Amino acid sequence: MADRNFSSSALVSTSIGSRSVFLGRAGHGSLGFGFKALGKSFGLGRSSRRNVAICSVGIAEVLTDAIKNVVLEDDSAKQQGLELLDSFSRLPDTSQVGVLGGSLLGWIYLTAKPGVFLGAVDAYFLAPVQAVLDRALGRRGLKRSDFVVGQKLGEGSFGTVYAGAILPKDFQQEQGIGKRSRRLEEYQGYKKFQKVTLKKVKMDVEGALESGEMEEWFNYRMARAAPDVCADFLGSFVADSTRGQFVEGGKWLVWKYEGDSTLADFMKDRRFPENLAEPLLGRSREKDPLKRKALTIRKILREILVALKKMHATGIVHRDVKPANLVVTNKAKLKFIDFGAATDLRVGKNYVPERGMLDPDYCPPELFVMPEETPRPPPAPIAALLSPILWQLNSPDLFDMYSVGIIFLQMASPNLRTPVAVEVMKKELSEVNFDLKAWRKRTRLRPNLELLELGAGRGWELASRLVCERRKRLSAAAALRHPYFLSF
Ligand SMILES: Nc1ncnc2c1ncn2[C@@H]1O[C@H](COP(=O)(O)OP(=O)(O)OP(=O)(O)O)[C@@H](O)[C@H]1O
Repeated sequence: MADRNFSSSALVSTSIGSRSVFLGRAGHGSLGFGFKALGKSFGLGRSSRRNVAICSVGIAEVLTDAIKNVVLEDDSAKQQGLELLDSFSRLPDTSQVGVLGGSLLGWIYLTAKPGVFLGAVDAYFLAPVQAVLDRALGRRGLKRSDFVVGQKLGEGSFGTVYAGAILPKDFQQEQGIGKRSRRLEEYQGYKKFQKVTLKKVKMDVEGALESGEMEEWFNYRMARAAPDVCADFLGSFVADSTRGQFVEGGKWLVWKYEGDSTLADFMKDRRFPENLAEPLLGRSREKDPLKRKALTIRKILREILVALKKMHATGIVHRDVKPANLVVTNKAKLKFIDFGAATDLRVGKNYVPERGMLDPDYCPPELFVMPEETPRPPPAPIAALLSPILWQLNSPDLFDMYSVGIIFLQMASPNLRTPVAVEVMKKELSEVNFDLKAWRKRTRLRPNLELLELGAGRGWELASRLVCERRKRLSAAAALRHPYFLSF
């Protein structure tokens, strides 16, 4: 019955401007036939194919009406759209199948991980819009005199990090007392200044400047792709003169102040994970101390995985996942910092095949995100076009997942938190081919893993799917679907 509808020859004449475009049921009918044939090539049954065909005729009619009435204001564009649809409906059925199949496959490829299509939108549209918006909001064009540096928060190999504040405009001229710069507390009303976190890139360490440049690029990229999972980046500046902590020519990166403790700081405390139970769980009704600890760890792990899932979905592998690179904000949210070693495999940014620049304690056994023979990336647009193939073949995101597994084990067992224990564990794991179950039987470290045994040992099962050889490892999305997140 439906098939017969397609052969109806009633033509609809649409007058647009001075020209007429004919588009009729016959045209829609053959479009329906095209979809039917496409359905057949995808192995759909007879009735499903008929439904596909009916739908496609409906879609074509709606589309034509939309073009005619709503979507296109401009008459000439409207006409072109209708002509395109008309010429398509006049194509032989086999060509229609080819065009539809090709478009569908193209669309699947362009939207497959890490997302060539979204990458192009990001690079050619969102990035320039972000630059314009940031300039309007005063986030670009920052300068030394905008800031006052306070206490030191931490130090890594490539940078020293301080708490600080943005000086209100009327204070920016009165910079120093004699040769030294004013301390924050010496400004009147300093408590009301907007607090920031400042990172001074080490000028005398090889690779630090490059790492700083990368960190800046990745912070802008993350601010567009997944702003909620990384510290809120305000921009960068180069110091124009030497005063206090500022050294002329030195590069600084600035974030909104969200907290001064990392997960590493909380884990160093003997009360971990209880010290995070209240901020993370609130006034949970769970009174059993063991279960409360287990729930806290599960919440932390879920936050890390959700953040990584978002990061990986946009083609970024962090490559330095460790407790010291997860800030616990004042609102008890975990956010990633330190993107100096990150790599964007959508465009090949910061991907240097022969260089692994990683923390040995958390780095997976394979050491590299891609096999070592992967060549240097071609220019960004070509790298972007090839990225879905490389991603499918190599699953570079699994690199970060090993580090998550080590953090998970350390959170569960206090005697795996010391640097010595991590080193011993790494050596022992390599002796059993990174089989966590085999390691547990042999290890001298006597880890107390009772928190992972709750809920029929699902936590332990998940840990052994993270700390393992790459081909057995779970992605962030798969780990989040693990039954561990449903148990107890
Ligand atoms: N946005 C931030 N908020 C709070 N603390 C921060 C922030 N950024 C950095 N820190 C603190 O400074 C320390 C060093 O920062 P970071 O890891 O970025 O430096 P790095 O030199 O790149 O380190 P690495 O040696 O790990 O590469 C962090 O471990 C953390 O304690």
